[in-house]
Amino acid sequence: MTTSQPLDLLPDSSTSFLSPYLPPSAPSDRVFVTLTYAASLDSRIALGHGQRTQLSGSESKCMTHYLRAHHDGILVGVNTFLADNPGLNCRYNIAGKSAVEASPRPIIIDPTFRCKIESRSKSMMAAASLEGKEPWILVSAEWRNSVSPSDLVHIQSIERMGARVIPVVGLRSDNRNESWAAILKSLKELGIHSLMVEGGARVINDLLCTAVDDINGAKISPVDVVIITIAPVYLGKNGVEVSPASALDNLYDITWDQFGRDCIMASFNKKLRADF
Ligand SMILES: NC(=O)C1=CN([C@@H]2O[C@H](COP(=O)(O)OP(=O)(O)OC[C@H]3O[C@@H](n4cnc5c(N)ncnc54)[C@H](O)[C@@H]3O)[C@@H](O)[C@H]2O)C=CC1
Ligand SMILES: Nc1nc(O)c(N)c(N[C@@H]2O[C@H](COP(=O)(O)O)[C@@H](O)[C@H]2O)n1
Repeated sequence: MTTSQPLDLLPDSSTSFLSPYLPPSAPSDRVFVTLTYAASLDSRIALGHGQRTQLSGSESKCMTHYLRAHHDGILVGVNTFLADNPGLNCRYNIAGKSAVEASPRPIIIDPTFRCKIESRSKSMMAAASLEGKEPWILVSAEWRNSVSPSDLVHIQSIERMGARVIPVVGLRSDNRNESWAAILKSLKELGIHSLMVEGGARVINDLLCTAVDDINGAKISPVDVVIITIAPVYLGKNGVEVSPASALDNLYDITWDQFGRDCIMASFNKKLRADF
């Protein structure tokens, strides 16, 4: 069982800085997506593939957990799950809410169930000790339809502990637009109205260049808000790089603030994309 200490509270100046960028309290027809991660000065998010790397200082870590408390779901790719064994819960104390209530639903994109999540995974332990919610693993419907007997036993065992393995029609590694449309549609149907996407690099780079259809059929970016922690370190050329496939100039209402030694950039993302 985990017994993690709650994090320090943010000063009012920091919560005021963040408040314009928080998801709206009333759900809309789409999932509100916040893309947030910590990067080095050379735009790396980890020292190397498979290496958990602490970039955020204590103040910006509090900020991340404060953001987690304001979202229904928190999403990572399976490589991040495998590299970091993350808790994906909220350790920021929100008045009047238990740790489970404050925590977002951990969501792992994992088309072929590589994560092999089990009771000792940190996110499962957090849920078992009432410090977080049980994770959902999004797998491709094709994989789920032809699941092996041993994987089926594995799925049944983690589902007995409250986790869910959710087949998503259209979840595929080779078409980001189709994949993200399918992911967000499924999550909306499952009651996730606001989603915080933390990474890793594949997820971030993809999402920045993804377009989905809005209700009128126009191509829009699924990302509403981008919040980036910039840590004053270089991770070097072997680091895992965030750099989308093409140049983007779509951020607006940009604000910067300093949290401890780190800088935080918060901004909105233009929804309408003519260039996809
Ligand atoms: N500094 C930070 O804020 C963060 C750092 N990280 C780091 O990032 C690294 C992992 O990044 P990556 O290797 O790029 O992997 P990733 O975590 O982005 O996972 C990629 C995998 O997820 C699945 N996937 C992702 N998007 C998909 C889609 N649209 N459709 C179908 N499948 C999809 C695929 O299986 C793919 O191989 C780790 O070292 C981790 O520590 C991760 C999150 C935040
Ligand atoms: N905001 C931020 N700063 C860093 O320095 C990081 N390495 C990350 N990583 C993300 O946080 C997850 C770990 O979460 P837990 O503390 O275990 O709950 C990790 O998987 C990345 O998504 N983020």
